[in-house]
Amino acid sequence: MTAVPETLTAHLPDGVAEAVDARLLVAAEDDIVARIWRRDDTVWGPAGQPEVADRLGWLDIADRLLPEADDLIAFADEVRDAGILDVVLLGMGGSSLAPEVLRRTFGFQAGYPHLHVLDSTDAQAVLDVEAVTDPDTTLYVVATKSGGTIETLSAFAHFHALQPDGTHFVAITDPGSKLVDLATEHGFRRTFLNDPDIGGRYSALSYFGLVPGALMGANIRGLLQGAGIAAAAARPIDTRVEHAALWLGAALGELSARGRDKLTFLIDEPLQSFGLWVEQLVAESTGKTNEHPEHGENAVGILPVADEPLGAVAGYGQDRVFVHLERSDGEPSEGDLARAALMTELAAAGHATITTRFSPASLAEDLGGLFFTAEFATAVAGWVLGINPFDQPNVQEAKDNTAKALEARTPAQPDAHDHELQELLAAAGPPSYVAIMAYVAPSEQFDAAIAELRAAIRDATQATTTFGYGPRFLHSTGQLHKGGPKHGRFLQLVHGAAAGVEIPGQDYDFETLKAAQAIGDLETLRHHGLPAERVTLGEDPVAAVKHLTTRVQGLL
Ligand SMILES: O=P(O)(O)OC[C@H]1O[C@](O)(CO)[C@@H](O)[C@@H]1O
Repeated sequence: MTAVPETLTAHLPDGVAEAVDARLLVAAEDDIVARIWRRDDTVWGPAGQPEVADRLGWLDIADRLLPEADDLIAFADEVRDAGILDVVLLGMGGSSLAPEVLRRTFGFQAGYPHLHVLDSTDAQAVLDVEAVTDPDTTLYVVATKSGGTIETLSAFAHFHALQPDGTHFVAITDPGSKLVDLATEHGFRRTFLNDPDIGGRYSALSYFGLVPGALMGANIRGLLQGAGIAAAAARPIDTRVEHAALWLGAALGELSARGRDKLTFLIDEPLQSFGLWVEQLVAESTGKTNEHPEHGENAVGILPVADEPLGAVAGYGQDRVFVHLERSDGEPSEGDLARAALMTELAAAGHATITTRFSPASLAEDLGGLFFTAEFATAVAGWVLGINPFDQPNVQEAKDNTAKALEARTPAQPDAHDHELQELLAAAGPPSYVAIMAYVAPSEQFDAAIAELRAAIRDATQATTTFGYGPRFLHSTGQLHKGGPKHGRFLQLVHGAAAGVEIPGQDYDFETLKAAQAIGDLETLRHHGLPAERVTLGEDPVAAVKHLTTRVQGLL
């Protein structure tokens, strides 16, 4: 049996280690690592399929952008000198999640602007940003690869009405997108043209992560250097056992093929928000349905599980894999100790556990390395699963249904009755999972209330639980919900925030858009034959979730 790479610690259930070994042999025979680096699209299917060969620019982006770090830092200094105190990033999915991780990981850097990330159409979320920023001292970063994402363009229209001076705007986009024209028309301070061969969820180390990172004063040089080191370690080498990213991708793919497809992240401080980013990477990349010429339709996918409260070992089903991003030094917090203890118990109970470490002393470098390693491992897992990890075919469906609901002003579906909620949740044990999706302004208090609801469902049913804010999750786990195995049971929570928060140029406001997104997604899920219920949250969404938790406890 081959060894686990030395940067990882792993315990795999019986039979899986052998399967990983066999997979690594095939990888060596088929020259997978070298072919990935040669950007050979046949690693993931027939030659010439869309969104593969032109989605591999992330492989060497860190090395290509390192020489530009000085320019990005000089740009950040120019912005500071112009008196900017706040930077508001407007973007979705791959265009917002890496900046959100940088914001939460590094926090406010003295002398630099505060970074805010708006990836919501909730009117309260928009108002929350407005309340803490002054347009005269704010720079708005409009980030969209395609240049056509409705949430991002709506937010741009809203904030441009508050601050019509184009020098308060920066664009990050692909060459030739609609945003390039908008930026020229409105005289943006600068437009960063990203490498178009990089998809959203693989773009953390491109301008999409680096520009906001530089603006908030994060150590972007460290990020790039760390990613460069990880990329060098992922180049083709003779001893395949030391290729951590290959091993990880092979292991996750093989575990998933054996029913251990709930990739549960336990992440130590201060990297906890990494879960948000990796969730999109893994879910949108792997949750796919294949049309196989001989075997017909086959849905595969690895469900990433972030921020689930810790439970007792008995509360976890045999469909889990646990990955711990563990702090290697410094004073461990109570949470860090609890995660380490749980990992030991889980391994002893025969669960699949994998641990990798980071150091607060080299946080930027380690985070850069984690971004790259996760990307490479996901690409490898895509190869193991036999899917294209770079497209997102099912996201469009929900967008189309949103457009229809918006056009027709479709009314919301009725709320779930007790028996419907019970039916949804009581049968949620493995291999099912419960996805909670809340269309509400993000807040720590709401997160805490949701954690209790998740624990209540998991502890009563052994079901894996996930949580996403709408519409953010539509660009993340939304793909896997519809494209992956039909194991999801969906609980949609919708909060009606303030009406009248306008989107200039449109005949609908933010709340109407958000409502249409919720309606469109519920319809799409039901259209796929997936169980999905809706609950409207009353005026106080935190109190409403607490009440729902009590209600659910009574039903299970
Ligand atoms: O950067 P864009 O083009 O606005 O896209 C945002 C997100 O929307 C998606 O295309 C689809 O949900 C994601 O893959 C992407 O990260």
